[in-house]
Amino acid sequence: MGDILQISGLTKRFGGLVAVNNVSFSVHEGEILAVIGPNGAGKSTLFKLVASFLRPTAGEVRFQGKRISGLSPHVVARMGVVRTFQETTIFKGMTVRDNVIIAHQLRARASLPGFYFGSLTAREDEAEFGRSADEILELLGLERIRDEPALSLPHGHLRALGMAIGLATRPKVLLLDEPFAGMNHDETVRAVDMVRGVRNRGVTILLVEHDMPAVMRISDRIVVLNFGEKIAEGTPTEIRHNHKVIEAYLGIEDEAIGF
Ligand SMILES: Nc1ncnc2c1ncn2[C@@H]1O[C@H](COP(=O)(O)OP(=O)(O)OP(=O)(O)O)[C@@H](O)[C@H]1O
Repeated sequence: MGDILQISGLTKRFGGLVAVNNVSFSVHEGEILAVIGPNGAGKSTLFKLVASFLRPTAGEVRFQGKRISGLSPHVVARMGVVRTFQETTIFKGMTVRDNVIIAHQLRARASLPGFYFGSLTAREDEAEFGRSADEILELLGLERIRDEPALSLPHGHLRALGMAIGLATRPKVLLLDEPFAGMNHDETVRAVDMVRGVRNRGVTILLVEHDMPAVMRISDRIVVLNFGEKIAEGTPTEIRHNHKVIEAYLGIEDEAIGF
């Protein structure tokens, strides 16, 4: 399979601090790739650079061969590289289903006023969005709570709704920022299945995560950062036995790492 994202020489400085230092790797179409590393290694910064929430100091990100670094995040999202939405972008007063329907606007043909004032295109869009929303809710196991207000959802469901909102925009690459954080074992198992289900629909997944057992189970490949630099790249088995990686995590409790 080809490369959907190419990250080349990516560097980000904050004053004197180099948060991401000359990092290069590719993401293959259809894979689940995790970026891991100890606290402060530069994972979040790398993510923001890929989604174009930050401009690199040097280097670039290419999506399907086109440079996306320097474009605004909403343009990059429209092209198909979408970061999962934080809980704050969920409309708490609206139902789960309506939140997903509204998220379809990002790729709507009709203008937003048209959507509300009932043009033909908008009505067609609205019907299609409803069908698509139901399909996404089913994929993520949220169909039973589709008419509940987002306000009343527990943490795990809110996270799944964030993913549903991301999916509504028909991404080609979905960037998941710590998708398993704060979840118990059963919730993590369900969320891992959910992410696999999304990938099986043809969406490439790039994720940042601290939960090592989950990362080891879900990833096709892993990129490891330490002090802003890429120190390893490979399959979960290769990463588990990589000396540089073991050294980088030295001193951290074994259970926390999960190797
Ligand atoms: N906007 C910013 N201004 C200045 N320094 C920053 C900024 N964002 C991040 N940093 C610094 O860059 C380094 C990398 O941070 P980053 O958040 O990318 O690491 P991380 O691997 O995601 O960490 P964690 O696992 O703790 O979330 C850290 O030293 C951090 O303090």
